Amino acid sequence: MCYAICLKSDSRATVKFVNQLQHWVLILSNVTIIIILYNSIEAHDTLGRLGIPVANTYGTKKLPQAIIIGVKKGGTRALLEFLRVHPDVRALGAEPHFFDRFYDKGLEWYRNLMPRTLDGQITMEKTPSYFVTKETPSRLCAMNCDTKLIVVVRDPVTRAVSDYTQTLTKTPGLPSFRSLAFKNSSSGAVDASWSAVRIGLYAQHLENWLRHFPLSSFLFVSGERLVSDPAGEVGRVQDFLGLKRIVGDKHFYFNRTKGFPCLKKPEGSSRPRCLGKSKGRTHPPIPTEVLQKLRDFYRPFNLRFYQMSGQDFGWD
Ligand SMILES: Nc1ncnc2c1ncn2[C@@H]1O[C@H](COP(=O)(O)OS(=O)(=O)O)[C@@H](OP(=O)(O)O)[C@H]1O
Repeated sequence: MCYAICLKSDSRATVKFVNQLQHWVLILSNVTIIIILYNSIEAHDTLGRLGIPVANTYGTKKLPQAIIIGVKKGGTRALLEFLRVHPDVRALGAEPHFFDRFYDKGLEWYRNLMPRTLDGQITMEKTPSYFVTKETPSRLCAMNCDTKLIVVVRDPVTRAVSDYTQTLTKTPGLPSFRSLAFKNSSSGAVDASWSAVRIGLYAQHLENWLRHFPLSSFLFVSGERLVSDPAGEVGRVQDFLGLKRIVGDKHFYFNRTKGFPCLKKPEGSSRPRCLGKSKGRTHPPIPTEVLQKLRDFYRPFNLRFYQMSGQDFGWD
């Protein structure tokens, strides 16, 4: 049996659709699917992975030279999408989770996931959980200790609420933020084993990374400034990556409905684009005294992180 599917664009929907084919091909192993794609490097690569012959192969797949390693809910998707506007950046759309979940699959598997790049282009990926996974620094250094590491950091209190909001969306009936954040209501001690709290202990995670990488390998991006001044933060990232400052003010506009900066004309599209509904969710109200206790808890860790990174992020 033979199916022909024609896809016309390099849109995210197309890429997502073709990625889904991985599952279908496993189920329909006796079915041949022919896909005609126009202008879709990522989808093209996925077909290659599936063993479906594809004629056009421009560039080569390289291991990433730069990775956005964290932090979860920091603004990592926004940063990656903004960087993708740059003609010399090619990035994997999905999070590969190679160093934390799929390390056993080996470096060739990882390299194969990457988009093809031409000389002078940078290969990138983002997996925010890398920053808090103990094994990741040594594994990443074993791949290449010169990899450039980008960490988008956000006020750990807001980050924790954002993290909680995401879990709440997936798990209605989740206990309250207060009951998860504190060990028990009488002691009021913060439960640092709850992942939403633990991830915000940036100084501790960075300490683990500094055993394997020098501080100069890192760029810390302010999640707050990525919203208030996206061109400024993306400018710093372009400098860090040794790229010409191409992505700038003219690429962004502030979308009042979304409440966030959006791209005027992203890659492969002629229309403006904001991030999806899962980015920029409304947070549930959290009692002020709960937030204050968390702020007090994080203060020494934040100060230590400012000292280690040499940057004051202004959280209080
Ligand atoms: N331009 C733009 N548009 C939408 N959202 C933006 C943008 N810039 C930063 N952010 C903030 O990104 C937060 C989600 O962070 P991540 O993309 O790192 O989340 S994830 O870890 O990949 O799930 C997301 O968190 P929430 O607001 O809590 O949903 C946003 O605050």
